Amino acid sequence: MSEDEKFQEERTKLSETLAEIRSQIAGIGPRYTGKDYTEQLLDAHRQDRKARLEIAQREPYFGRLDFRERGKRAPTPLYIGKTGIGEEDGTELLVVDWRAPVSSLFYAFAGGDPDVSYASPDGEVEGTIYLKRNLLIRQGDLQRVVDSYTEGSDHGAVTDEFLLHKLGESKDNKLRDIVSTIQQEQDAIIRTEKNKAVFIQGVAGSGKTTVALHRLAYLLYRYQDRVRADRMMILAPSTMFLNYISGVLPELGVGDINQTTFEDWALDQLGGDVALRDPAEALERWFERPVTEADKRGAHGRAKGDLGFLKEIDDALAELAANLIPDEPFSPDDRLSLPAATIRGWFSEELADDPIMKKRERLLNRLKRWMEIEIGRERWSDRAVKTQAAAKWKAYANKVPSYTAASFYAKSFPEAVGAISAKGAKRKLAPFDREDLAPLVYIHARLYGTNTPAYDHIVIDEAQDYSPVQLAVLKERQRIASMTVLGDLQQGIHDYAGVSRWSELTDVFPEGETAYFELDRSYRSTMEIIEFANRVLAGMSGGVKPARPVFRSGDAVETVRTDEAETAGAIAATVKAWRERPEIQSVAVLARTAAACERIHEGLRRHGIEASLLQAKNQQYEGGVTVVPVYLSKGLEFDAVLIPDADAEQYGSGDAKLLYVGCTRALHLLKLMYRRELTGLVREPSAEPANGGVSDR
Ligand SMILES: Nc1ncnc2c1ncn2[C@@H]1O[C@H](COP(=O)(O)OP(=O)(O)OP(=O)(O)O)[C@@H](O)[C@H]1O
Repeated sequence: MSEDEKFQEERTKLSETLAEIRSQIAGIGPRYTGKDYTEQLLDAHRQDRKARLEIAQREPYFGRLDFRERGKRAPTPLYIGKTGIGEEDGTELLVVDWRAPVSSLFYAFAGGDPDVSYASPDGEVEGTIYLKRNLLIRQGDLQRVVDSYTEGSDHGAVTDEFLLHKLGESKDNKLRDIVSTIQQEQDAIIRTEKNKAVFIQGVAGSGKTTVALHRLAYLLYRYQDRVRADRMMILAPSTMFLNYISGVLPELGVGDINQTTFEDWALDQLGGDVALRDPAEALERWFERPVTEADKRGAHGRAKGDLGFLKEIDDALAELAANLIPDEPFSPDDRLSLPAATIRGWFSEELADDPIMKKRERLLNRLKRWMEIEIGRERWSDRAVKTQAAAKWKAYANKVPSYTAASFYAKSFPEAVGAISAKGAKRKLAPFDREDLAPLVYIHARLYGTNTPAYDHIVIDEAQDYSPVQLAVLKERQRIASMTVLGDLQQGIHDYAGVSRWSELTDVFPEGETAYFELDRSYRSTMEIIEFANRVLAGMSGGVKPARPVFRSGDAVETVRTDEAETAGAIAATVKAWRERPEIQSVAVLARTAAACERIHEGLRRHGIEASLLQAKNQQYEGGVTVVPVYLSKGLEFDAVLIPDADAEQYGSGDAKLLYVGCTRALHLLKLMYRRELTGLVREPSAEPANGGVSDR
């Protein structure tokens, strides 16, 4: 079949499919506005379907797989799209959902032996592939048809042609879905069974975030009866990042998933009991000056994140529970007394499973009831007796200490909290650090319990910055461990709190409950950029894994020396030149410090370039030209990246990870400027190695 005939065949098929979709949308009709509950539920389903059909109308499918099941006479063409579409009368499946078992063949088959099999709910299905075709459809219009496999031929490399086409596109301020080009190693992660804590170590740009979001969509499809979107949670490093990824799930037809940062989640759990020190301050404190290895080791966040700390907390809580009840009887009246031993018995045995402060409350209520019953029985109806008894009860209650998570933490671990300022007679708790939050949530759960339902699935992005305690606290909120935990140790720049080996986090789970994957292929950047970034890491000790580029070549990475006086002009000239290139939509200038960013932002303005300035306090990423401290750029990507201060004095031997993060934000263009001496981190490979190791799993 000629290319033209192929195109024509697909165009006809597309018009038929679009006509069917349009007719189904028209058949759904307007919203139900009545009060009947059953009708409301049915209508919600109909509207949900309508929304999915409307998305499908733009791009009903992206792939075609001709597959002949063993025992059948002819192959069936399967069109694979973001949502499954059946004919209205239910006779034929027009489009197969990308998450359906059979679709795994489309992603897993990269040429070679066409006799394949896939796991269906009814067992293994065997058969033969005759054709694998990629189709690019935009707004209902067929634009490209690329065969990556036809019967008898094997030109696997063509698959890459379609992928390259996708990767070569420019990016705006939002991450996108990748359903049409999910790669085999990514598909394996997406389809991992639900009841596992899946750990993904992936180099920058390997698609970790994207894969995790697709996995959520997969789990919702595959385990429809067991998981619900509103019981899933995504934890991302910042609200800016949440905004950046916000387009992917709706595009995959998924809504209602809780998306938050660990800080906000923890503060919500603590119910307003805790004030947090401005995280912007903490970030600036850490990143705005050179950090020594001793700083990293000694950072208080490390100790607070260690599982041993939970043991200390458990001991302190056990002591609290053991000594909560005062060693004295409760005597509401001279004639009435309840021995301390009886009260202790009530507290520790009868209400054993409750959180400590709930037990306290129930115990005091029980004492009150006991007192009232006893007084009633003896007919001491005298008002004075009752008033005095109530006062005695109150006095007793005051001797049974009551704590919030914060006050208990501060009392038990004053050295961890640091500054507790005394204000008059009342001690006031100073704001807490981010690292205090997980211990506080842990304590709160033991004092007061939790009132959120268990999570069906939790995604943790940038997990290398999490501590074992944070993970343990999240794990407690699940009945069965089901998580996607992703990160890159090579980008672990928050050394004051994160982990240096994945085993620190996997150890939180019992053996057999985790799965571990590594992604070493980077899809974001050109070969030139990846090779350059690999060099930055090459000097680090430990199991550094260089990224493998996809064969996508672009401009060479530039390192340019500028004079102090001409730097602002040079930055502006570069940005201007890049903006004139039609394929460059987003440009970032990534400086080492927030103060430098402010100066650069001002310099760009003077040169007539509109740019937005991202700071720890102002995190709204809009696309276009952005000036942002490199430590805040993690997770984001830009068509072109300029690092304006790649001097040896800015990036010392301990800053390899930070510079690596900066370089790997670029898709197509990367340039480094310096004034005196270029940082040793990017010298030719033969140069002496730098310090600051990354350890392997
Ligand atoms: N299979 C794929 N097909 C097309 N594009 C892909 C694929 N996998 C990843 N990408 C693209 O590569 C880029 C990087 O993806 P993503 O941000 O998810 O990576 P990451 O591993 O989380 O990166 P980082 O660690 O740097 O934050 C995105 O633009 C994404 O769309």
